[in-house]
Amino acid sequence: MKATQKSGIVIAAHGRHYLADVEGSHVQCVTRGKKTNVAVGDIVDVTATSPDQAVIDKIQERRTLLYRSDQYKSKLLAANVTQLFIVVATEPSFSDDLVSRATVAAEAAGITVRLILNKVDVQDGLEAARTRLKVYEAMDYPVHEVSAAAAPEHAIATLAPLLQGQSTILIGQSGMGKSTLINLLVPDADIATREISAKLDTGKHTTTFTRLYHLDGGASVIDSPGFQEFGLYHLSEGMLERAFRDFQPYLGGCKYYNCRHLVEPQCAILDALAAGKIAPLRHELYGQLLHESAQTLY
Ligand SMILES: Nc1nc2c(ncn2[C@@H]2O[C@H](COP(=O)(O)OP(=O)(O)OP(=O)(O)O)[C@@H](O)[C@H]2O)c(=O)[nH]1
Ligand SMILES: [Zn+2]
Repeated sequence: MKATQKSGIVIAAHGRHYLADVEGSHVQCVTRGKKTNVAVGDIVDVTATSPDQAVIDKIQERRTLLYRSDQYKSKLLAANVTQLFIVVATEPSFSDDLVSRATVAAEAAGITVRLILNKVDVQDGLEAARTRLKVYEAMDYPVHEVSAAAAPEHAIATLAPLLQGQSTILIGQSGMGKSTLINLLVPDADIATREISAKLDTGKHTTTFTRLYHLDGGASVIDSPGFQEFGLYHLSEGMLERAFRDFQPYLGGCKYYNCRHLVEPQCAILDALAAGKIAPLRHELYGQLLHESAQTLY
C-alpha cells in the first residue's frame, strides 16, 4: 500500500456508489473507470480525494464471496462473510426454491448456513413450516426458531451468541421479518441506515441497498434487500454437485465418472433419490441449475 493510501471496509453499496469505513470515518468511494466489482464487506485500499471522499484502488484478497447471477451478469451480495442466515417465517409462506438456492450459493462459497424460522408465535402455518424445514435439518443445517416481534428477548438470546466472532449476512424474502430481526440484533440500526442513506444519496429507497453493521467485539452483520430471484448461472456443473450437501455422501459412487445424475444408469444420486435419502425438490433444483449453468452469456 502506498503512503497516500489507507485501507477500509465497504459498509454500503448502491449502484456504483460505495461507503467505506476508513479508520472510523465514513468515506464516499467510487471505483476507477467503470469497475463495479466491489462488494459490501470488501477490504479496500483507497486514496482520499477530499476529507470524506476517496477512490478505490484495490480490493484486498477475499476470504469468501457470495453472489447470485442471471444469464447476463453476476450480482455480488457480500464479501468476506463467514455465515449466512436465511430468514423464513410461518407466514407468508416461504419459497423452498429460494432457500435451497441460497444454501447452494453458500456451500459453493464456503460459507456456513443457518436457517432462522421467524414468527413462531403464529400458530397457523407453524407445523407446516417446521415440516418443510425438515429437508434442511436432515442435511444438518441448523434451524433456529424465534419470534422477533412477539418474543424479542428470546430472539436476541437465541441469535446474538451465534453472531459472535462471525461476519453474518441475513437474507430473506420480503415480509419474513428480517428488518425486525436486524433492529433487535443491531442497536441503532435505523439511525445508521438513515446516515448511510444520506451519505450514499439513495433518496427514498432506503431499504434497497446492502449495508454492513459493526457489532461490539469485532463481529459484523450485513443486511441485504429482499429479492425474488436467486440465479446461480455462474456455478459450473462440477461446482454444482458439490454444492448440494445432500449429494456429497454419494459423489464418486456412480458408474460413470462424468455422470450428470439425471438419467444415467447406476447413478448413486438417483439411487439415493429413489431410496428417499435425497428430497425430490432438491434433485429437481439440481436439474434446473444444471440447465441454468449451460445458459450463461458472459
Ligand atoms: N406475528 C409476528 N409478526 C412479525 C414477527 N416479526 C415480524 N413480524 C411482522 O412481519 C411484518 C414484516 O416484517 P419486516 O421486519 O418488515 O419484514 P422484512 O422481512 O424486513 O420485509 P421487507 O421490509 O418487505 O423486506 C411486519 O408487519 C412485522 O411486524 C414475529 O415474530 N411475529
Ligand atoms: Zn450419478
